Amino acid sequence: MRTVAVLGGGIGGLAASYYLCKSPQVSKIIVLESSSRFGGWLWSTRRSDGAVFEHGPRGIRPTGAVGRNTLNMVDDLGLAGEVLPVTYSHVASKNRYLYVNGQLHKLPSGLSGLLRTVPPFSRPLLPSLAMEILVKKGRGDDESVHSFISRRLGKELADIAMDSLCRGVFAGDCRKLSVRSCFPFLYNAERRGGSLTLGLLLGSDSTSVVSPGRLAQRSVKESWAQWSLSRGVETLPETITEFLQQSGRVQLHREAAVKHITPSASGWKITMEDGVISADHIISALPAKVLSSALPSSCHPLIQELQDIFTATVAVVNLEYDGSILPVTGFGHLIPSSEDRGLLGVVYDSVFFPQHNRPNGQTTRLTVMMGGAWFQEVFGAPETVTEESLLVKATEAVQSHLGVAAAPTWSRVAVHRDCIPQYYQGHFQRVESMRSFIKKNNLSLSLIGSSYDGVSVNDVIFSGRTAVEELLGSGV
Ligand SMILES: Cc1cc2nc3c(=O)[nH]c(=O)nc-3n(C[C@H](O)[C@H](O)[C@H](O)COP(=O)(O)OP(=O)(O)OC[C@H]3O[C@@H](n4cnc5c(N)ncnc54)[C@H](O)[C@@H]3O)c2cc1C
Ligand SMILES: C=CC1=C(C)c2cc3[nH]c(cc4nc(cc5[nH]c(cc1n2)c(C)c5CCC(=O)O)C(CCC(=O)O)=C4C)c(C)c3C=C
Repeated sequence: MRTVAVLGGGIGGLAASYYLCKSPQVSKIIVLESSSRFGGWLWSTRRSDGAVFEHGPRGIRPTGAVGRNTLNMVDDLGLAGEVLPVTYSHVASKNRYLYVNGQLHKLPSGLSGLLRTVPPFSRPLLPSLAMEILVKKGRGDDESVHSFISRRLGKELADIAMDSLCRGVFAGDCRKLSVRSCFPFLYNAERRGGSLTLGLLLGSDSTSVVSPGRLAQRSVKESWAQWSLSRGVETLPETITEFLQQSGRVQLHREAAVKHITPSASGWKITMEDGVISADHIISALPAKVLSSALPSSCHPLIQELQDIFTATVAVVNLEYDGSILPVTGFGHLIPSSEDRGLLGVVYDSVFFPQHNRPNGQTTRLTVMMGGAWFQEVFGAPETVTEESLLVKATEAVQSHLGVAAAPTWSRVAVHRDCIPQYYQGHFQRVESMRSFIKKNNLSLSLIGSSYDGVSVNDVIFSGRTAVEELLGSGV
């Protein structure tokens, strides 16, 4: 393989380039990124006084093959000393809240919490979990998250808990999202054990083995629930970029928006605003719709499938307050769509990563997330919404949900357009059909990134690794 073009310089494209760089089989790697920076949604503001604010992801899980894989990469890049772990015993891991009926409710934990009736739920959760074993296995090959949870655990858990969880991971509507694609461990547990309880007890049948390196072993020994980096999550794409620059085999292009890609006798011709390049293989880490509009009409069924992967827009409002102003401590609170369609939830950043607070004086950092699948309905077209109106809505939410009357001393509003793909029912079939079209037509093209096989940072990095292994026919 001579030249591989990686389209999109988010964490997916950078991770793929990192794995390509590990192999001597590729002589040239060209990364094309449309914006002026690499990293995509991994975006941190480092203020001059030392405070760090995340505008995208803030917590990465260390668990599972994909979690271990990311930690191995972090260790290899020399970032182990910058990792900020949050353990399972930390208050941010133990205390999770929902805002329902105008009140904050701590989610029940431990056996006693499951035995009692804990609001906002009208019944103890343990009997629902126990009865779940008796519920018949679903027959279809996919189902909405809401229908799956209603069927197995009851409508109340689907309406409140799962609705909120889907808003806090996909900024999406659990009535449309696919259980098979969004929560594969739940879908597989039912398939394997006939019930979630038995299936989860039987464990995963995953054949994907990633051996834990030193950092991943440390994460198990110290019981990490999630982690970040001392200079913010954006340190990860920055460090991969430095690694790629030092390799001498990677050309990194910023402000290089891909306009068209056309198959040619030797591979691909890639057209940008101000130039054309050739490559033997393309790894696309572009959002699905962007790739769709760059493909030639000869790729018709693929163009349509890519076009049909919807995305949601999220408004992210970072707030800083003087003093310790929270009435509760925990990871934050999520808000079900029945309570407020526009407000997704509030993250209590200063609880789990106090290291990101400014060093002098006590402060509280919060992030209010809004919109998602309900953005257009509640706020109108993203380009018409003003930052002031979003800031007002966010500070009002902090005031009414958390009783904080003070005004924030610092704030930052960002509207992340089309930032999170929505895996609707049937997503797995769409992805299978796209990949079989590519194979049947001998297109030298790999699809990676959040549009296809998982939206977490870990999933996206792993998708880059898998594509490189498939391309080179070997482990990396
Ligand atoms: C608000 C928010 C909070 C999140 N929180 C978490 C979290 O806590 N934990 C977690 O694990 N995950 C979280 N995620 C999810 C995760 O951050 C993303 O799914 C992941 O970063 C997506 O990476 P990607 O490389 O696939 O896509 P992107 O980051 O979208 O990268 C695609 C890149 O392609 C570029 N591009 C677009 N068009 C073109 C073009 N024509 N030519 C060239 N380049 C182009 C873009 O500029 C971008 O850099 C969060 C996401 C958001 C938005
Ligand atoms: C755009 C999508 C996301 C929104 C909106 C969002 C809001 C949100 N998140 C938390 C708290 C946490 N989220 C965590 C993980 C996580 N969040 C998203 C995306 C959005 N979050 C993703 C894709 C992930 C990764 C999930 C995975 O499978 O790894 C975490 C860390 C992990 C954990 O402990 O669950 C926290 C904490 C809140 C409170 C919130 C409010 C709207």
